[in-house]
Amino acid sequence: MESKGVESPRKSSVNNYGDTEHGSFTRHYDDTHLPTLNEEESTNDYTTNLSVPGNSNELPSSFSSASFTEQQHRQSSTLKPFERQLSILDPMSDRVSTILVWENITVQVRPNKQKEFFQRIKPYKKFVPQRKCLLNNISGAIAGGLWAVMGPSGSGKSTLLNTLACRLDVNTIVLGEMRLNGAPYDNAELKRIAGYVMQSDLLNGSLTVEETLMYTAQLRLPRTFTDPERKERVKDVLADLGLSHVHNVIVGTPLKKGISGGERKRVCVGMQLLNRPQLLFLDEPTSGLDSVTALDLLRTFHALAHGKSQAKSVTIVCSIHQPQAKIFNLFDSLILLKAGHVLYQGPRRQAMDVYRTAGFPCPIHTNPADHLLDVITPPRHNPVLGTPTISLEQQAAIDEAIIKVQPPLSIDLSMGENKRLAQMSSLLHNPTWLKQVQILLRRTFQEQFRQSQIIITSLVQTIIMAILIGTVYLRIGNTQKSIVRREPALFFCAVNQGIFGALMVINSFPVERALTLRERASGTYYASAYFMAKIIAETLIQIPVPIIFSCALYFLIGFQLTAGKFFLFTFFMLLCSLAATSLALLISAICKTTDMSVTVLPLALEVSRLFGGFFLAPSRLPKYFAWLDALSYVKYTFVGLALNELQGLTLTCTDADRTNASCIETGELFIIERGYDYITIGGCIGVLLGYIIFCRIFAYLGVRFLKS
Ligand SMILES: Nc1ncnc2c1ncn2[C@@H]1O[C@H](COP(=O)(O)OP(=O)(O)OP(=O)(O)O)[C@@H](O)[C@H]1O
Repeated sequence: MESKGVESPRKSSVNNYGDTEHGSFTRHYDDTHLPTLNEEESTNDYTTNLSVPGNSNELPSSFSSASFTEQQHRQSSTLKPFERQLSILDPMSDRVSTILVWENITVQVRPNKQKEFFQRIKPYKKFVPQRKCLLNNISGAIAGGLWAVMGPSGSGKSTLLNTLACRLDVNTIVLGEMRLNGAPYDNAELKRIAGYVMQSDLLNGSLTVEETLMYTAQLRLPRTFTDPERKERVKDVLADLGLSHVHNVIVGTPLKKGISGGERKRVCVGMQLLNRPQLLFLDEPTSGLDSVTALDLLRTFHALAHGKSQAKSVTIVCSIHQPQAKIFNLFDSLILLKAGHVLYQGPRRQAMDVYRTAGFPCPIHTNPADHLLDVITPPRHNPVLGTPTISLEQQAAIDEAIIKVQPPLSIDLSMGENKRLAQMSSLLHNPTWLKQVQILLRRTFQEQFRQSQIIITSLVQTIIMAILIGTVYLRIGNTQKSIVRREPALFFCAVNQGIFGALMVINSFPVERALTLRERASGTYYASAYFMAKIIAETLIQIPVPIIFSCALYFLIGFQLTAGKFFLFTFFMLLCSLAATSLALLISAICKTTDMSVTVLPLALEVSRLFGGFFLAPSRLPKYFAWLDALSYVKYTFVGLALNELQGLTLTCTDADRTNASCIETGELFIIERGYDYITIGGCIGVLLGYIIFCRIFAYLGVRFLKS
């Protein structure tokens, strides 16, 4: 190579592998029928080109001049020429079922509203709205095979994946055109033919691998599938991903060990593969995995992308930071990003030609992926270690050189139109809403019963509390003194059942939030189906608690012994528990996180208790607090319980009571004295039912619309 003058200022950052590693390169390539490292590098004597300049800040004259690119082109014409290709596969062939094309895509983030407000009101500064640019006027296409989106940290890899998968945050703006098989597309259409695996593995820890895949199959496979067909599909996916041996092992939680990290990642991929997507996006699939597991996983992806498994071939796009050489060589094509710009796009093997032509051939024994990134990543200044630094201009010239040696990419937005018919025919209907509710209900029950110690503990606590309250007010009797003891006993029942119910569900939505948002984003089920299944399951699990509480407590205290009064008491306990649960569900749906929910819940419970009708009789409530009435489920439970217990109650009076003129002979008189007669028992039931419905509707709106 003639370009001796093009000295890379980066030798200090080049990694050299030892002989042993080099040997393993060759073996690996032999395994996968890919070219050997030596094949790729054999045309160049690059070692001479990578001598470190005397002054690391100086770039060779040929490099820093404006004529650099032309000179390089001339030099490169003596080398093996390369054509600009989009993919190693012929996009028009039947093997490629999906073509994704994007042109002049720019992604910007809207400024934070608060920040914008404060900037706008500064009188001395002219307000110029600033939008951070994440991707800058990029064009490209993805058509078949296994793709890597590489680049330094913060270069925009995840942003590109999210843009193509229509999964960007609401505060982002996308300009430009994106086409799927020649037609504009949206998230709803894409999620029916594409899968997306996020970086973090979010799964139900208490379900086994097979159960996890089976529930996903039930929710995502078209309604025309029979159960045996679904089982067959799950079996195929387990086999394709090498998960058959762990099919009945639980996924696991931080406290209960389950499958390994690599297997978790495979389960996440498997969930997306169940409906045989044509396109699969994977955000950093190897993060957190050891090198052997990561390589194993990528080999699986390679097999899937080349149709070597039982499934049809699927186009796979992975964002990946700095893969080891063996992994890098499994990729067919590459998109190299830096600061929101594409520096290279095309077949992986051609990337080395581009770099070589630009004057940066890959040194021997160097991981090509490391080399690609080393050249475009400016080394950080380190005064202690004396790391060589390159000026921003020099770095920009390097990037420009790499871009300029590539012929311009001509993008045809109509590419893949002929594949559209096949794509449409694969859009089958998912299970009905009712079926989704049924499946999610079964899943929720299975999860809950796997954590049965929580249910058992709450039942035991209920019995203990009922016995404690019952013993404190044991055999309450009919004397005048019993009146003042009846009120706190009834009030305490309302407060206790409310707190128990609320605490049981306060974690329900936040703990599953990330998982359900992800499942909904991939079109697994409707938010309403999830919400309905969740509240049915929570309610059914909760019903025994107030019933057990009432049975244990009612007879210990000795409230009026008639069947009607007992059942009404139990019914009020149930309504109270459901009302408090509804309030907690509303708070947990709106607050989004467990931390925030448990911070807000005590305030709501305290307000309900304070205005619960016991500390401040309803008749004496100041007018300006009247609106808080509506917030207190405790009040309607307490007043309802009091009316139920006091109506028809005959009280005994001693002579002393009569002498002091403090004798109340019937419960009705006491009701009037305390002002409980402002409402009827039916009224209390109606208000509590309204409260439950109101809170649940708003909780649903929170679950449905609060996504960030
Ligand atoms: N919603 C957002 N608001 C503001 N900045 C954002 C937003 N999303 C991404 N960014 C910024 O855009 C840049 C690109 O982010 P992105 O996550 O795409 O990078 P990446 O290449 O995937 O990085 P990494 O390899 O570290 O995961 C980063 O500087 C990031 O801070």
